[in-house]
Amino acid sequence: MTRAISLHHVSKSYTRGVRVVDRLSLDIAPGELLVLLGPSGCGKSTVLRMIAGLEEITDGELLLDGEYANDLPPSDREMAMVFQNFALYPNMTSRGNIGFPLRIERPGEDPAPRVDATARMLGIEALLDRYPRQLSGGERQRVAMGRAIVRKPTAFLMDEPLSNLDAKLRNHLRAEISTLTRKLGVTTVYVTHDQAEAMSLGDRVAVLRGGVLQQVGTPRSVYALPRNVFVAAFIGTPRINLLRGLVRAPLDGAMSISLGRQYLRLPEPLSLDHQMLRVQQGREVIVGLRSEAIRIAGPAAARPGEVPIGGLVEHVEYQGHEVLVHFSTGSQPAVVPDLEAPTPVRTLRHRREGTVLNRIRERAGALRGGPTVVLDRPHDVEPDRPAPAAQESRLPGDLVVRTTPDIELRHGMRVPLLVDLGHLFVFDQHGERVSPLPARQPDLGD
Ligand SMILES: Nc1ncnc2c1ncn2[C@@H]1O[C@H](COP(=O)(O)OP(=O)(O)OP(=O)(O)O)[C@@H](O)[C@H]1O
Repeated sequence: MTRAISLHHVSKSYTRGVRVVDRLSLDIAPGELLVLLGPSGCGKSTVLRMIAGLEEITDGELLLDGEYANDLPPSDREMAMVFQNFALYPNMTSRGNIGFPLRIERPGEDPAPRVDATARMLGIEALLDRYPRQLSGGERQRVAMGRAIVRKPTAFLMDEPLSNLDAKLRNHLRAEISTLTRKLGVTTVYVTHDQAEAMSLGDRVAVLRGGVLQQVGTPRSVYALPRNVFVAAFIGTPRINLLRGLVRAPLDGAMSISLGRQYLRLPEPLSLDHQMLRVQQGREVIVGLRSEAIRIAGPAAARPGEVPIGGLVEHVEYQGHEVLVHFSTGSQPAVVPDLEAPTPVRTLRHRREGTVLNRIRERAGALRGGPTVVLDRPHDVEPDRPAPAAQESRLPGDLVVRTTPDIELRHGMRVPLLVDLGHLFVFDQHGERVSPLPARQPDLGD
């Protein structure tokens, strides 16, 4: 049996007045693998522990197969947890560790047949008589998985189970977990701060920030249509280019978005998404360009929907199969400081005049003790004016472009670029996506 898990407006406060999880609502279907993704401290583990019954729910409801379960003891939930640190008993062999939950649950029964079957499924028969200290990290995690599986739980709750392993093993075990949970058809909630892991594993990914759900959807949909600038910046490698822009929509001329010294002229006839940008006229926005939206080529090579800009090569990152080129285009990077920082939500929120990004900026200022980008300046401010953000940005340049290793580029070269406006994201001062239109559904064929 596998479970439907529903959270309805679930909140958690450890300290009065501070919600580390804030009115979270999520419906996880039976057999689904849902990944909870977010930066450190955003409340992922707390959510998992509330589902497991290891943490009390401060507010809201947890439903298991539609039944109210806030007060159900952990053992009655029949869920298995797998942790980052494996949590094996050091004085027991793998056989003892895997069989342990069975010996507790059914003291009179011989656990051996189920332990053997589980070990076969995981390919660890040869490890059954070894102690944890005689196992590698990956082997230990397989044994821990075995211990989770052997009880035939109704759900798996996995808390960064692979983060103690090296990259190669992580990839390998990630594939194993994916295959295994699908084969067993058991509802799985998987916590990670690694977006690549989330994207490759999840049927759906739920992105959390400061205890608040930002977006939930298939990996493809959250990548293709991030709801806000935080999700856009958190998902995707290399990280999306986020630049400060200014919408120019003269009544008698072409619409464009200024990016410091350069501008993107929106092609006519304007698409519906671009038409709707008219309401942002004169306002500062955040332009999001993933690296696949930009290519190195001159204006003559432009395809419909592509517009030219120029870039100065600042840094070339050779990665073997591809090269990441950092360009200076004379624009100002927009900073999303919450990406790595914990931001518990205050329930007694002091709602001041101003935007979300304003608040982000303030927090970042407090965290870093330095200046941060001004994202909601008055309308009449010239966008070309140098801003403090430029000094803050640690990476050279303001635009990262992915290209093939056969193109020879050196620091200081001026290079023509084409921007595909079909892949343009625009976020408003609150960090919400305004283009493509917020109501747009992904048309991805999935
Ligand atoms: N027992 C506790 N008492 C008080 N505060 C806690 C407790 N457990 C967690 N917190 C706080 O709650 C917030 C969320 O913690 P949680 O462990 O859920 O985050 P996380 O997203 O899983 O982080 P990480 O990825 O670093 O494990 C953090 O600010 C943390 O300090």
